[in-house]
Amino acid sequence: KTVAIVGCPFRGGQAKLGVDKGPIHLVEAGLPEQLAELGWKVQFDGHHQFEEIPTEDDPPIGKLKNPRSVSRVCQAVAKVVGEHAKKGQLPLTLGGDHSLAMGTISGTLEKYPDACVIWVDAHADINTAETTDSGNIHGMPVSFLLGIGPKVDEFSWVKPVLKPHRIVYIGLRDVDQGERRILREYGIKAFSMHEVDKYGIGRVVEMALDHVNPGRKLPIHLSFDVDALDPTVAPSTGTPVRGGLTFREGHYICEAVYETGCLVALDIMEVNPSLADSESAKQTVAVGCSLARSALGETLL
Ligand SMILES: N[C@](CCCC[B-](O)(O)O)(CCN1CCCCC1)C(=O)O
Ligand SMILES: [Mn+2]
Ligand SMILES: [Mn+2]
Ligand SMILES: [Mn+2]
Repeated sequence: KTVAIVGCPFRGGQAKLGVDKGPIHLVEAGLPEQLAELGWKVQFDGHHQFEEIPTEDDPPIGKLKNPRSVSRVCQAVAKVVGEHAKKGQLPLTLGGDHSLAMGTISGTLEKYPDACVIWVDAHADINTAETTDSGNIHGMPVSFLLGIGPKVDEFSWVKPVLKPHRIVYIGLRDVDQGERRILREYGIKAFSMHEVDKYGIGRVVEMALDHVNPGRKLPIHLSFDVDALDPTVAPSTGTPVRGGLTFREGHYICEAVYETGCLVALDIMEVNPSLADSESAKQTVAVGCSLARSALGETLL
């Protein structure tokens, strides 16, 4: 089985410098070799070079920042991920900010229209053009994939291919008011850190899978934002929120998803190596690599 590494050095979905350096740090930490060690055939044709749209040519549309750049890059990513998936490979997208998931999940759903999405994150990333307060599109990808909220011409290429009952969240603890309304209105299942505390991660993952993939027959796209982990575990990320998943809880999710045998696509997002001291940056990169390994079959025994 081939894993195709899609390095996406992109930061346009948010304002902080450095998250575009995530992919190169993850690769230089040895992720391709680590996956080969696990028995994967690894395809990595170098990081994608996204030509920058100069800021003066990409003014906000409403509140949305860098809309043309985000749209163009995500469209390119959708194509690349879709191509790898159609070749029967497992696309592993390395971010880069989480707006990229508009592209990765569009690509996955082109090949696997009935795929379900497990979104591991401190945030719901489901703001619409109306509800967003920051205008940072990394807080919005899920709304575009569901086709909810006011239409934004720039993103008309994003088809509403994701259904509300086909996505489940684990790790939420910083959800905006508008997002809470949307989750309720569309009946979207979310296991926040409260449920993780209450039931334990084992039961939460089982309930999450039972919700989106009851017979474990549907393909799974796992989209992992490292800020789902507690900031003591993954400090070097753009929007850290205290009270997150432990190192083991994060890895358990990946191990359990791998065990289903249903994984068809994986995103490791929001590693920003330039946000902390080099020790913390290295720690965060190392966690990104180990999460990917766990989701791709690395076990403890
Ligand atoms: N919901 C936020 C954060 C999005 C994080 C994106 B991710 O998960 O990919 O990292 C936060 C909005 N706002 C920030 C200031 C305080 C009130 C909430 C937003 O900007 O929309
Ligand atoms: Mn996110
Ligand atoms: Mn997040
Ligand atoms: Mn983030």
